[in-house]
Amino acid sequence: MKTLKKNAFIVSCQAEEGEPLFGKETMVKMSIAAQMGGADAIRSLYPDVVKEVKNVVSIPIIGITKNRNLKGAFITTTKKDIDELVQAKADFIALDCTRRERPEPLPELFNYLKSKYPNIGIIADIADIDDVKNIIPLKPDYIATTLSGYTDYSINRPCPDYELIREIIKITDIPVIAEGNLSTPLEARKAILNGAYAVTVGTAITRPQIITQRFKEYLADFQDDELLAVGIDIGGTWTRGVLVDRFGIIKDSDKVRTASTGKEVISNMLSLIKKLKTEETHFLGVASGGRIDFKTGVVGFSTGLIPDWKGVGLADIVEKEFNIRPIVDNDANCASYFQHFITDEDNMLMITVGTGIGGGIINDGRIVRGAKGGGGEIGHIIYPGNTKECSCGKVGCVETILSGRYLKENIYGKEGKEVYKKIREYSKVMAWFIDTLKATLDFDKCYLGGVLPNYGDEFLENIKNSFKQISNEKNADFINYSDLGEFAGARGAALLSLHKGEI
Ligand SMILES: CC(=O)N[C@H](C=O)[C@@H](O)[C@H](O)[C@H](O)COP(=O)(O)O
Repeated sequence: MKTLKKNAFIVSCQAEEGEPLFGKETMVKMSIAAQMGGADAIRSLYPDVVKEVKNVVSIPIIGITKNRNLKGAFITTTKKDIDELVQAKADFIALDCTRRERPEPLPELFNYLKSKYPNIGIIADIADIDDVKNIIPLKPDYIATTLSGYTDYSINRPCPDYELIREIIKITDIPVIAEGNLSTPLEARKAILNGAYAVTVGTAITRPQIITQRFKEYLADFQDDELLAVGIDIGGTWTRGVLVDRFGIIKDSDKVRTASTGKEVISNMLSLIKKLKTEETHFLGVASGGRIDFKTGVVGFSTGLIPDWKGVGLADIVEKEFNIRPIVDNDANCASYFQHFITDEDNMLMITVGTGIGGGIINDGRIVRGAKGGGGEIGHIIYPGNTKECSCGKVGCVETILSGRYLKENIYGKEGKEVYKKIREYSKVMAWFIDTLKATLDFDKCYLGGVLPNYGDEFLENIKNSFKQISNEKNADFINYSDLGEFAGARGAALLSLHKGEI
């Protein structure tokens, strides 16, 4: 019997009747292309196709037949199917080994194949672990996960089904071929690393109509228009809104004071969207302070800065009003996204100094959101020795000494010796803060945004000097003001909506 080599990459070149590439000629060309690309074997459908493919490729062929008219099992289910595939010179034959109705009993097919054609390798296509238990006594040469998700009893299995691979290798030494719904090189690699002996990929390589559909679906929200987006940034003091194009260029903007009740904040947000949104705008993004569950668009936790905010389902509210599902993200995440978008920096930290302290972390080009959206909530790191009560309920958060509130109360517009002392203290804490975060994240750039740039270059120099004093890095040039203006968060939210929240 021929064997498949370890970690083999198998390409399934199949088209059934009704599919655009159906026919020997196209499948032969597809198989040649797969071999040219380095495939270690081909999975080929119907004896007449197998025969032609065998003439032009030198790699092994797994032959199958499908009979879609059958109610239950449909991949190579009869002795006649087996005879035809052997005559066509298949090296391996895959049999449907699911627990479904079938024309001929499985043990009979196995016996027939093994006794009549001992040189042909048998692959058992299964859908779940109970199928595997059933066929182990029949001793197939390989087990393939091909039918996971395709029987009524496996419909809810994970996809790709790495879990099934792991389950199989626990109970048998028969090598497993990972097959079914593997769409990317990363997924193929993961299948092998989860224990598969070899991996088969079909649709993602050989069904252009489905590949096209996948692209098209991902781009489906791009309509025949200019790709405009409205972004709203709900901060502790101001609620700002912009209408931008795909480059983040502002077409229109407006702002209102953030209201004192959650209800009013929502009503102001909706009014702002209404005002800025044009007929052609199909993308909406909302940035808000607090912990935002990016997947559901719900505010998970918020300090008292915005009242009655915890639990508000921002995405649902906006969708209900405008019939567009918005992207909802933390305000500092949105601001840092905009900074990343403008500067192309893949490892950066943004500290936004406003009513509170916000943090936006871009790590390897992605926003760090964490499990529940709390990633980057750096203002609530406790500064050693700080006894001030924070609006979040904790004591000692660095926000209580670095926020805009603190600056306003102690530094802004003040004169005299006392102020210099306060500036020195502020710089020292900010330097500690940056150094602590750098030890965790090792970013290339740190941007200070929000109201801080209004304090001028000398203020920034103080922070940099304090950093040089406490850190073993003697260069503080990576610390800069973010000069993207007051609409950075709103622009970031709008752009994120165009990018589906990804970067
Ligand atoms: C369920 C079924 O009929 N599977 C068939 C089995 O031969 C093929 O249509 C699949 O293309 C093949 O298994 C590869 O899987 P994917 O195309 O998902 O990479």
